[in-house]
Amino acid sequence: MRVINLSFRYGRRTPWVLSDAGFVLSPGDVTEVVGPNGTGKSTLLRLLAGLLRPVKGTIDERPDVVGYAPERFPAAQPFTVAAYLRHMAAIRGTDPRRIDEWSGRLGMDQLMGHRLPDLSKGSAHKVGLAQALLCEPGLLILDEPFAGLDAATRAELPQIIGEVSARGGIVVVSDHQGELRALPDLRRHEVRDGTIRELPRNAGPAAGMRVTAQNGTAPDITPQGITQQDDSTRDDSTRDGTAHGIMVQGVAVLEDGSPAVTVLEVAVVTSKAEELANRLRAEGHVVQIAREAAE
Ligand SMILES: Nc1ncnc2c1ncn2[C@@H]1O[C@H](COP(=O)(O)OP(=O)(O)OP(=O)(O)O)[C@@H](O)[C@H]1O
Repeated sequence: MRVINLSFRYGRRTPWVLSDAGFVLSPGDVTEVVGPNGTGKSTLLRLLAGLLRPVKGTIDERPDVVGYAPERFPAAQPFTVAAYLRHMAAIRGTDPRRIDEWSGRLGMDQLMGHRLPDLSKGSAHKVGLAQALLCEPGLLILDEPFAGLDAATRAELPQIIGEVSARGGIVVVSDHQGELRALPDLRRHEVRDGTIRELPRNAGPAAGMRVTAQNGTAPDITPQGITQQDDSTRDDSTRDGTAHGIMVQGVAVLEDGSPAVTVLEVAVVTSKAEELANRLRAEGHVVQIAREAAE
């Protein structure tokens, strides 16, 4: 599937969400779409699914059968779970016996007689997953699929995604919680400032020296001041092209609510550590060379 010069905005007078973005996904690829809140991850997923049409550019060679599970399943529909899934199976031309298979696998058997509007958020989310998986998708798109899921289904989902990939399906997942990081060959695409770029596959920091940089002159960072813990790592590149890993350890927030201090832990190859530390100091950051990682 080829995304070519993709640009999108919701209205003529609204800002571009995506601008001239492009990438290619091959059969069997699983990619995690990452990026800051509100940058356009869900928009990209809806474009890939064909639910939104690009304003400019094209998405070529989209697999014929697309399964899409939205971040929030629209539960305000006058059906029971069973009737809804039978209806979806009929629309997609899927053998209705597959409903029982997915109901069992996603732990939904006891929900089948319930009305959609009566479901809890987590249960409604499972119905959204089931309808996306029913049709054996060649392209499976999951928007925050782990949110609100019970532990058993959370554990099952990477396996399900692996199976779709193993039979040649493309899987695109936005996942704040990083639950797929253990999947081998997981690709990662970052949506940021209207562009999409692929992050290096091997997101773990390389052996070398760690540098902790603290930006700004805000008051002390206390544990209470840290409002957001995000242990996700991402690879980045220094301006000279040396790969290093960055871990956001916490964002302290001032009394007026504005994020003022970000603590980053950066892993760089040992030979580049001093140079990077000096450059960050020159830019006004507080830098501490913390420790050498094990080789
Ligand atoms: N239906 C819509 N109409 C107009 N603007 C929208 C619509 N949906 C999203 N937007 C805007 O498009 C931008 C991208 O939103 P989107 O939901 O795609 O981001 P996101 O990265 O998925 O966010 P989050 O991480 O919070 O889920 C935001 O500025 C949002 O306000």
